[in-house]
Amino acid sequence: MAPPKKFSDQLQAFCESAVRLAELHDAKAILFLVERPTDWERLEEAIGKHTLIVAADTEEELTGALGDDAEGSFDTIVLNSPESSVYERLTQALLEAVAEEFIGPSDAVVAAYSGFESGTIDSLSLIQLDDYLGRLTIRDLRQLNTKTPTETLKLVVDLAVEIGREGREGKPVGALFVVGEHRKALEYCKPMGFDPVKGYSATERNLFDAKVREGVKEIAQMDGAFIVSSKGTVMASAQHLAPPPSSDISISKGLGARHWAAAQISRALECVALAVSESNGTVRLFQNGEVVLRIEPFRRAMKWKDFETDAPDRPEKEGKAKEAKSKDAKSKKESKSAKTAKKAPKAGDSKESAEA
Ligand SMILES: Nc1ncnc2c1ncn2[C@@H]1O[C@H](COP(=O)(O)OP(=O)(O)OP(=O)(O)O)[C@@H](O)[C@H]1O
Repeated sequence: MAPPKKFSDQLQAFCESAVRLAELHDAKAILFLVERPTDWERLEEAIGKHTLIVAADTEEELTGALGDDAEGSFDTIVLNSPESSVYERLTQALLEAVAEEFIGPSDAVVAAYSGFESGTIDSLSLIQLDDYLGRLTIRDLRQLNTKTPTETLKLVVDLAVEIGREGREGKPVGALFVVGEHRKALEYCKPMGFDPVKGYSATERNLFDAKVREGVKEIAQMDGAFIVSSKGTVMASAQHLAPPPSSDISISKGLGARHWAAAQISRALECVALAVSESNGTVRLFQNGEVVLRIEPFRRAMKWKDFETDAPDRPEKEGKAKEAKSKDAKSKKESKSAKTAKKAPKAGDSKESAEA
């Protein structure tokens, strides 16, 4: 017979405090970041009517909570990120919870976790996801090593996310933005036809003006790339981008010509390229030929780049440590046995690379 699982008085007290906090702030869910199995039934009982999400690093730590014969009926998340700090694991758990639609991107969540003493729930946080996910994106943008001011990047990112989320008049719309090094970027451009921004003054083309952003959403329906200066001025639109091909780029197999163009221009120049996928609204930021940030079409929630990259098929690249890592991260994620009712759509699952 399996030994009885412990459920300490301290854990009971934290559950009661978490419930009080959740009630006080109308939190959508209580998230437990656990480091070992516990008495899941008692945990569920202690949380009462509130939505319970349990996240852990490994499946072993969730023993008894996964699979058809699970003891509880709550949502679970396997993180597979042993090297990460508590903050990073919490962040990942929240992003996964949003991606799996356990919670919404603007909900409040109470999180219980081991902040100080490993293996013991000793900390509670009240997290307003709306603010938190917004800060996350900004924090990540600041980490990008680029000459383009964060304000300009944020503006374009927000615009791209809106295009991906809203589309236009009920139809999905894709887009491609190149931000920074605009003079050199223009050398790789050819107008696809008529360029709607041509002939307007710089101020009439600046994205810091909300009217200009609305105009860009209209133009996005025409296809082609937008070239944006570091100051946020749209230098050209509806452009066919033909950057020099680069043999050392690897992006997910499902991504097509638009994403390859973004990857290649970001490899050739010191710019940031953003591709909005028409298929599912996902926004990808490319720098130096790689996806450095992926933003899902729900409000600003993003996924770390580790989940993004597919190893290329090219044999000469097999064995590179970096690719092995990303492959590993991907396969781990795919093998996770979280009890997920709904899955977030994954970009490009059904398409083949346009470079092939
Ligand atoms: N080099 C390019 N420059 C500008 N626009 C491009 C370029 N390549 C493709 N596009 C535009 O992207 C659109 C989608 O192309 P494609 O399906 O191959 O790309 P994708 O990367 O799979 O993007 P999506 O997920 O939006 O479909 C095309 O209609 C085309 O107008």
